[in-house]
Amino acid sequence: MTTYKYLKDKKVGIIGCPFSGGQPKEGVDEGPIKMIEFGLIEQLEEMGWAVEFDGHHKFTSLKPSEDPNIGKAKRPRYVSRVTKAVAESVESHLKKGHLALTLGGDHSLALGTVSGTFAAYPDACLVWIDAHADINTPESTESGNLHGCPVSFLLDVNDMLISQEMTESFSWLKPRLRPDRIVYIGLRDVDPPEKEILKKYGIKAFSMTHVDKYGIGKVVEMALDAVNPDRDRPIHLSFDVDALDPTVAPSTGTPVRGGLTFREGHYICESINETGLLVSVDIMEVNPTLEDEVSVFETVTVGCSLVRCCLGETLL
Ligand SMILES: NC(=[NH2+])NCCC[C@H](N)C(=O)O
Ligand SMILES: [Mn+2]
Ligand SMILES: [Mn+2]
Repeated sequence: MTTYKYLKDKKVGIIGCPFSGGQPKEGVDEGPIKMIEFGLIEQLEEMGWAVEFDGHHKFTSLKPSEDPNIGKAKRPRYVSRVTKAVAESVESHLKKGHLALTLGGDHSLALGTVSGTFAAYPDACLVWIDAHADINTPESTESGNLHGCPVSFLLDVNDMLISQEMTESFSWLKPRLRPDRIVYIGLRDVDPPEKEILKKYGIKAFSMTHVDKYGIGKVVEMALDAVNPDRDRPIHLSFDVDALDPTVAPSTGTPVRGGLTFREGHYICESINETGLLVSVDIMEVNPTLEDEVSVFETVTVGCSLVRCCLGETLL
């Protein structure tokens, strides 16, 4: 049984975020709704967690005329408003000593979740599980989708190329993430400018090639050694389900072949739980309107089982 260094009691606050504004495909807003409908709360209660869930966040979108692009970035003010509210929810759960569990929704929500975590725990580290690095800047992004950009906004560096107008739109956001406190696992679709950014700031990243070469056990150990060498910092785990192979999690907006197996994904969650340092978890990019019924069921259920492993479910 895991003992949790930073939690007051075995209590988890669930932040449901039906939000799709960081990318163009509708339906990802239904991810959190389906995960709750599937019985996630009851599953966690059965595991001995007290669950605090006050219903899903209600986000009202802006008229397109009120929210023109900034550079290439789409819906920046809407994303800002939503992620500010999410940051406040995460921070308040963490400050009560709860674990914060955020269900997305698209990955731009991490602007909120990671901000909230670092507001409550400035010494935290971030473990980002994804096929993508999501570290485009509003200038480097090809797609203009902010779910491909959150990490660049969060980084605490003094030369990140983010325009004045964008900085003002996100005036609430304090970049608190040091480049040596984030590590990636699962990467396999990284844009050329993102590769430059990773190199420039020396950000540790384990691609699927590393998973092939070393195996997932060693990769998780090396990842934690990089951001949490003494195993004493609080951990925020941001899990984009597209890190998993599309055969495992097909219903997601930007699937990429060659991903983590079912067990590799779960192993990451199990071993992060084992540290006892987990304070905040995101499960992002479940889109229950994509692919067929079986795919949707598989994706929603795998989202729920990743959560359970993060919260201490073991095989034996
Ligand atoms: N959270 C995600 N699924 N992100 C996909 C990002 C894809 C691409 N790199 C972009 O910036 O548009
Ligand atoms: Mn992704
Ligand atoms: Mn992502």
